[in-house]
Amino acid sequence: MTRITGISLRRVLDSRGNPTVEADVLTESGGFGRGAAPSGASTGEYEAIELPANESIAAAREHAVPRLEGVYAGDQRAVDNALRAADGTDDFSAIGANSAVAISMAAAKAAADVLGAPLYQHLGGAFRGENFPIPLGNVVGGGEHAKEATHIQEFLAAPVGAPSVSEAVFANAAVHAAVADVLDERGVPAAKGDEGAWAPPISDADAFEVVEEAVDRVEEEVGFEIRFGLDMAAAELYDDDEGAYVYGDETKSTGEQIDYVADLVDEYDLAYVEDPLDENDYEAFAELTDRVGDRTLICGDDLFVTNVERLQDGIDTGAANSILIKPNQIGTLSDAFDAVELASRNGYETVISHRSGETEDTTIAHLAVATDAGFIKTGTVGGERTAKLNELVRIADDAV
Ligand SMILES: O=C(O)[C@@H](CO)OP(=O)(O)O
Ligand SMILES: [Mg+2]
Repeated sequence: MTRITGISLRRVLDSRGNPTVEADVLTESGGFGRGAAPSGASTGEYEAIELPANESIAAAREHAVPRLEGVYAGDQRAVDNALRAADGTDDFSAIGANSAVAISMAAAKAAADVLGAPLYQHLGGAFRGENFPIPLGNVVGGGEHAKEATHIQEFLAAPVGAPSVSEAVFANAAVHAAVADVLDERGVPAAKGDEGAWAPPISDADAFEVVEEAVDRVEEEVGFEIRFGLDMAAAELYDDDEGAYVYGDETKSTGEQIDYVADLVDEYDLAYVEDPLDENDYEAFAELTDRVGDRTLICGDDLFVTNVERLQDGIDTGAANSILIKPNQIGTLSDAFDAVELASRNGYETVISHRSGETEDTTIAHLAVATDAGFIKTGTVGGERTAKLNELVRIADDAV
């Protein structure tokens, strides 16, 4: 029933206006699935390779499509193994992780279509658990996502006490709006960055004050606990030649960076800190985790790149206590599931994530529910972000 009979690939726009790959998968019994690849700006050094969309499409048409015809879309491992075999490299540099992930997601959706089950149900099965992820909402940001704004890439609202997905999603939107009010009161103009977060021309220290104030206001209004967290994307701040973290005119040694982050965790009761250190520095990650890992999540994004080998190194060295999961960082849904499984077995929290360049694709909302992830990071406002958040609300509505 789920035998793949056709795959089409095309270039579509992502949220930055760049071309990305969209895949359609058709099955024998008329099942249909569509997936589109997202794209990062602050990409990790060890990510699977994204090729220019037209090159990736040409290579996938030549090497992957013929191999996939006849494979059962319902057998996700078989689909993803065929993609790996067609590519023949470790990092999808032959057909591009963009075509690979688009096909992998489209095949899963085509199978769900044939089976008549929602995607989260097909991927997660009957025993997937009953939890829903807490959305981490980007409300202020800079770094590679907005020039002339904060050095820290993302300030993320974390509505940890929300009684439902829907209330959490609306709380994040309220924090986003409250940030605009606080900035306005301070006379600070703010454009938006790539993910829809405010990108004000203020110092990181001022941004902490603004976000704390906005979170407090909304917390009072909604009556449940809202904390906040960060994606420091520190690999982008780290200068190899200087061997230091560069914040404009200031630099911090690795030891100073660890002290800085540990102090921030305590001062602002941060719930979450992603990539606080360079992607090659497992040791420093381990030191920070040792210091504050009992009261906050230290999450590896560029550090782990959704890769089980890099995650295993982290587990062995005690680096971090959670992992960001981005299917396009590794190329297939099977690989992303493997990373989630290894993480969960070792007590690491999982955070399913969007990219800064996105499409209307909603697969990650389903993936987060299917894998029982503790968190999902997928922005706060903007169509390509609300596509996932609204899907999450619908899933929560449907699943109870
Ligand atoms: O660093 C990140 O976590 C992501 C998403 O927020 O950014 P990018 O997609 O640019 O890597
Ligand atoms: Mg990140």
